[in-house]
Amino acid sequence: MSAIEVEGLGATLGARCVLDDVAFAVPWGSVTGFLGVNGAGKSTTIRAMVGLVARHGVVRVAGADPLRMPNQARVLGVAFDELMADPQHTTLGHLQQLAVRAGVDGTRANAALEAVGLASHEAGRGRRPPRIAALSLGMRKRLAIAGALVAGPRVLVLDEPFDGLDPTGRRWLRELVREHADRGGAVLLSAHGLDEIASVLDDVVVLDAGRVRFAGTTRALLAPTASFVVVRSPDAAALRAALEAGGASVEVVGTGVLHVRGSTTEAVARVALDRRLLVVELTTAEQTLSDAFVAAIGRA
Ligand SMILES: Nc1ncnc2c1ncn2[C@@H]1O[C@H](COP(=O)(O)OP(=O)(O)OP(=O)(O)O)[C@@H](O)[C@H]1O
Repeated sequence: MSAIEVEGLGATLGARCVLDDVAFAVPWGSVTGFLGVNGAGKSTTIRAMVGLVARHGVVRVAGADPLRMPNQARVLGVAFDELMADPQHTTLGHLQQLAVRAGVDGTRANAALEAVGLASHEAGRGRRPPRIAALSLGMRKRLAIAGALVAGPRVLVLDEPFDGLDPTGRRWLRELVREHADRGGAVLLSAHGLDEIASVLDDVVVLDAGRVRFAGTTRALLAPTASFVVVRSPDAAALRAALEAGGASVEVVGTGVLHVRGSTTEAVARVALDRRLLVVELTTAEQTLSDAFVAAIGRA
């Protein structure tokens, strides 16, 4: 049994079919990236999972439909793309309310506030704690994450949690999701800054126009064109022709810079030597997650 299992998920908003036969799984111990261009349907999928959008199909989290869980927040913690909170509440008051609603001790709210780095913010403003209305974008994101954590669930679903976080916050969040999965939990994480999160992703689901284009390991997504040769030469046009004549696939990426697939640095060096073409840089590079994502959805 996976932590999250989605099968044949469909949703219609207005007259439009927004999700069509969406299927994927998030294994226990995995941080799974939920990737897609704007409007692909990531937020709708997450909302449909917990019943905020009407859906058909199967959703199981830790073996049960979230809609049938007596205390959903203890099993599945969700941080939506927008903070759903009363702007007049304090951060602590909001979390206490979520804790009580989930049937856990209200003191967990303090721990959750501490965990996301907002405790000093709550305490440090003198007599009157700040209202949610006064929080910055990054602080709202931190509070949404605290809301997901407050009842101690094993499964986290975070919708664009990096949005608005500062560089230290981004590093903190990468570590938080990695540690959560490494302790035996599971995380589904939507994000647009793909290369920044690539190192923490075990698995990837790529959604495009409401359909899953790829679901599998990050390694498998990156595999087809995993590494390539980068060569810089003032004789790039002649070198390109010689490499292509030898069967390599060559992409011109800038003045005098070629990306060569289907070859090696040594083979490229030999072609250049044979033709007496000058090479000023020769190295290999790994395909990035954003390159692989663009390839998976078939458009730039
Ligand atoms: N309330 C609504 N009524 C009608 N259509 C909607 C509604 N909410 C979203 N949509 C449409 O559903 C599609 C999927 O939107 P969704 O917000 O799920 O995409 P997303 O992948 O999360 O995008 P982003 O990366 O921009 O957050 C879009 O075409 C959007 O216009």
